[in-house]
This record gives sequence, C-alpha cells and structure tokens, in this order.
Amino acid sequence: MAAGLVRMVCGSFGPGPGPRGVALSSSTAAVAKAVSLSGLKPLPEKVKIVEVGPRDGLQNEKTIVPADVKIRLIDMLSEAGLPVIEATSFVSPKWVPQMADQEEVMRGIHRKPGVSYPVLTPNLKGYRAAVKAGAMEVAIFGAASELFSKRNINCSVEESLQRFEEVMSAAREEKVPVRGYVSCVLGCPYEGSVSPSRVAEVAQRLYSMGCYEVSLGDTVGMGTPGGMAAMLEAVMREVPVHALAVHCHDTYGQALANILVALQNGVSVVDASVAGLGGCPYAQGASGNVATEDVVYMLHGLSIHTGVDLPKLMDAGSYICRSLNRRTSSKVAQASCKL
Ligand SMILES: CC(C)(COP(=O)([O-])OP(=O)([O-])OC[C@H]1O[C@@H](n2cnc3c(N)ncnc32)[C@H](O)[C@@H]1OP(=O)([O-])[O-])[C@@H](O)C(=O)NCCC(=O)NCCSC(=O)C[C@@](C)(O)CC(=O)[O-]
Repeated sequence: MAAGLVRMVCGSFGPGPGPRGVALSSSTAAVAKAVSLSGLKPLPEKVKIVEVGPRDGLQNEKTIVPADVKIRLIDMLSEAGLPVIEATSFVSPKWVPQMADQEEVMRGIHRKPGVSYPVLTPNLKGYRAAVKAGAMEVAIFGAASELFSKRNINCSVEESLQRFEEVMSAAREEKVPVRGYVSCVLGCPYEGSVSPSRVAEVAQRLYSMGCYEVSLGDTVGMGTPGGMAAMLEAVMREVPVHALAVHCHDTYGQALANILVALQNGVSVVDASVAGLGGCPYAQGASGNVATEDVVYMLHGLSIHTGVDLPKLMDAGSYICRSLNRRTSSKVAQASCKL
C-alpha cells in the first residue's frame, strides 16, 4: 500500500482520534442512551480483563520463545494496566514444552502491586511446584467433554475433579486463591456439541469446591451468540454470575459477539490474549483467543471501564508479534497500522 494511502486509512477513525487517541465515542451519556435505545440489556460499568497471552497465547508456539521475551511481554502487559496476567503453566514439559521455563518466568517478572499472576496447575505436583516458584494464585482446568479431558490432561472429567480436590485442599490450607476453567463449553473438537447442562454441572463442581471464579472456555471458538446465551442460562442457575468469566477463542469470528452476549447476561470478567495469540495444543484447528486489543476497544466504545491503556497494550502486542515474526490477529492493531 502506498505511504499516503496508509496515512489516509490510519487517520480515519470516525468520531474520536482512534485507539492512540483514547476518545472513541462522543460521550458516556450518549453511549448509555444509544445502548438503552437499541434494546440491549444494561451492561456492566466495569470489566476485569484476564490476560492469558503469555500462557494460552504462547503454549502452542512450536519454536521455544526465550524466557526473557515472555518476561518482557508480561511486564509490558502489567504496565498497560492489565489487572490479571496468566503468566505460565506448571504442566508436564513433555506435554507442553513451551511452558518448561515456568520457574525462570516466575522469577524474572517484575510484580506490579495490585496485579495477579495466576498459573495453570493440573494436579498437586504442578501446584506444589507453582507455589515453590512464587505463584500466589493458581488455576485448575477441567472440561465439559470427556474426550477433550482425556486428550488434554490424560484423565476422565471425574478423575480430573478428584485431582482438583487435592489441589483445592492444599490451596485452602495455604490461602492460595484458585480459579477454575471449564473447556469446550460451546462445543468440542472431538465430541461435537456439548450440552449446557453438562457445562453447568462441571462449573458447579468447580465453584462448590472453592474456585473463586469459573472461566467458561469456548476452546475451539465454534460457539455463536445463541449458544452462549443458552449455556449461560444453564450455568447461572448453578453459579452466581459474579463468579463467572468467559474465555472465547475466535476461530469462527464469533468471539466479540459472544462476549457481548455474556456482558448482557451480567458477566463482567473476560479472558483475552494480546494480539489474538494462541490456540490449545490439544484442540486441533483452534485459533487464538479473542485479541485483548479488540475487547478493550469494544468495551471502551461502550463506555465500560477496564483500566487498560490501549496504546500501551498495542505496544505489547507489537513487541510479541515482532519477537515471533508474526502479524497480529488483532483487528484494532491492524487498523491502527501498528504492524
Ligand atoms: C496433567 C498431565 C501432567 C498428566 O499427564 P500424565 O502423563 O497422565 O501424568 P502422570 O501423572 O502419569 O506423570 C507422567 C510424567 O509427568 C510428570 N508430571 C505430572 N504432573 C506434572 C506437572 N504438573 N508438572 C510437571 N511434570 C508433571 C510426572 O512426574 C511423570 O514424569 P516422568 O516420571 O515420566 O518423568 C499432562 O497431561 C499435562 O501436563 N497436560 C497439560 C496439558 C496442557 O497444558 N494443555 C493446555 C492448557 S488447557 C487449555 O489451554 C484450555 C484453557 C485453559 O485455555 C481453556 C479453554 O480454552 O478452554
């Protein structure tokens, strides 16, 4: 594209000056009025974004990303105002070699006060190693699909819940907060459709064993807004909405629409991955998570507070894309000509 045309395209952001200039919409009152006129249900005033790029985003990279790059990425994300950054996972290095440097990463990050750095732990061995490495919060990860559970953590859903009980009991004693994931909430790459009642059952088990939050993962990004609404209706009968998060991959381009439906249902915690990095090693064909930049852009456009500085976030996205020699998957970053 000719340089002049690039400038023209990058300069055309409608009412406000675009992501680099913060003001995306005319005013909070105007947005609130427009939202209510459009018949949308009231949206939360604030959303907590859980940044999963350093873990979910990088775990599937074939070439090992040096620990110092991961550390710099995490530090840039905390500087951008992300309140929760999933830093790494304490899983078997034979299963996920990319996360084998977890101790070095945990040692190297500059912990910003007020920011949480949870890590994935599939079992007690992972939990113990995580705490030893300085983790102050962990996440356990189950699934609503038997076949996915088997491929991902080599056990049935029921066996996984028993392993998680062991983690929970150690975490309770040591006062370590635990987040829970349910994968395949809107479909499974191996089993196809997954019933909302099964998702609700697994979510309820995680919540009742003590997870302070349960993140509902559309692992392969096959869900659509109708499916999200039906699944949430079932889950919200078992788990209070304040304890729910959504974790949407964007394989079919449905992630933002699905997130909006979740917000309309009262969910106020959204997982996302900078630059849209990622994919699950045990979910063939899954693309990355929804890009954090795109989520922030949508939320700020709806006058929803996130505490995230979008230009700084885009710098973090540029940094990791340059390091991986990869084009960003964030539409907002692409439109802003960051890469
Ligand atoms: C769970 C296991 C370990 C079971 O794997 P296994 O082979 O059944 O485990 P095992 O207990 O039989 O042990 C086998 C070996 O692994 C070791 N081991 C055992 N546990 C650990 C541990 N914690 N850390 C390090 N090493 C461990 C253990 O010590 C032993 O070592 P060996 O004697 O052979 O040298 C394995 O299946 C695993 O590590 N899976 C991880 C898979 C993974 O990380 N998947 C991606 C994350 S999930 C995801 O992305 C979805 C999510 C969360 O984002 C939400 C969504 O999108 O839906």
